[in-house]
Amino acid sequence: MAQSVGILGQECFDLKKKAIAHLHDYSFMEEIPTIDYSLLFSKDHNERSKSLEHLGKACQEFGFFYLINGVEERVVEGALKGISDFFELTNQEERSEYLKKNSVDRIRWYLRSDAGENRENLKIVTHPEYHCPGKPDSCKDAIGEYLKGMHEVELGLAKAISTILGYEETYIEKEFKLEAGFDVATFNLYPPSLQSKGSIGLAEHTDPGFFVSLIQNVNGGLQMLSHKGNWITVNIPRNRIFIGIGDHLEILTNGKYKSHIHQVILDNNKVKRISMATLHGPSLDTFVAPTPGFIDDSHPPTYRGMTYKESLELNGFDEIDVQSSLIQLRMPLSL
Ligand SMILES: O=C(O)CCC(=O)C(=O)O
Ligand SMILES: [Fe+2]
Repeated sequence: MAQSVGILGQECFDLKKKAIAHLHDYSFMEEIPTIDYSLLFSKDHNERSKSLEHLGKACQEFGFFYLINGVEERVVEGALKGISDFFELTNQEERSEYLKKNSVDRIRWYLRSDAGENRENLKIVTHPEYHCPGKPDSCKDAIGEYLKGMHEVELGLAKAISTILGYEETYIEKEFKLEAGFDVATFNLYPPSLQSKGSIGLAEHTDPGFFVSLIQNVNGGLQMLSHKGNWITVNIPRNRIFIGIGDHLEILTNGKYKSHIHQVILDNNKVKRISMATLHGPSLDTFVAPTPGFIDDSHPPTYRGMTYKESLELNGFDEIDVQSSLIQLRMPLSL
């Protein structure tokens, strides 16, 4: 016989059911904000300050956003075609020419198919010098044009974010020495040609640097862990670029802005997805530590300082691997 759970008991039961459902309910989403890049530099003072305020909220309350009017759609489409051509118009033997050779590789490729990662990945250093495979012909120019546009956007966002944080426009540009900033673009193909072993395309991680920009050919796959603790699927609307705060802006702002954990989930090998994430970083010799302006009695420094190069190599990786060391840079909690 079914037992009555009573009013309170029923409420508890319903809440628990709801909580369990949330764990798997990706439709329970917070909406990712959109920032209009052109308005950040509007001549209309009101319009400009409103959009700067909106960007400040996106950085502090989300840590990631979609950017519109940053790089022309034609240029983004061209870059995605260039990446697709790279994976389609070369064979695996040609691509394996870029397997790890030494710690100063400027182009590096790998193919992984295991429980923790399922992707084919090519990394290229794109700034201060631009490196790109010469084959196929279509690749280098198309991706170069996109990266050139993105570098302008990087300098623009540095100005806008410096202003929001209460500093002069050139603050971040100078602190991170962006003129010689170390940028790495990573081309991803999911699932890899070996097909995936499990559902993880790329395991949970954060990205080092000032910020990461991302474009993709199909929606679905990339999920961000929101400040509320929900996984949000990144469905980039047409004509937008996804931007996420990187570890080193988190360090510089002593945790005011946060670099968010993300992962890539695969759809049973059914959908082929291409993405390009570009990690825009400080110059390798920049010493990054929390800025004194973000430190006071109630906000002691939460991270130790280190050069960008040292932080990229902290866990035994090479510069080009652009692996996070944020956890290791966090100060132990003082009791
Ligand atoms: O492919 C994606 O959507 C994300 C890639 C990524 O997070 C990375 O390369 O760091
Ligand atoms: Fe990432």
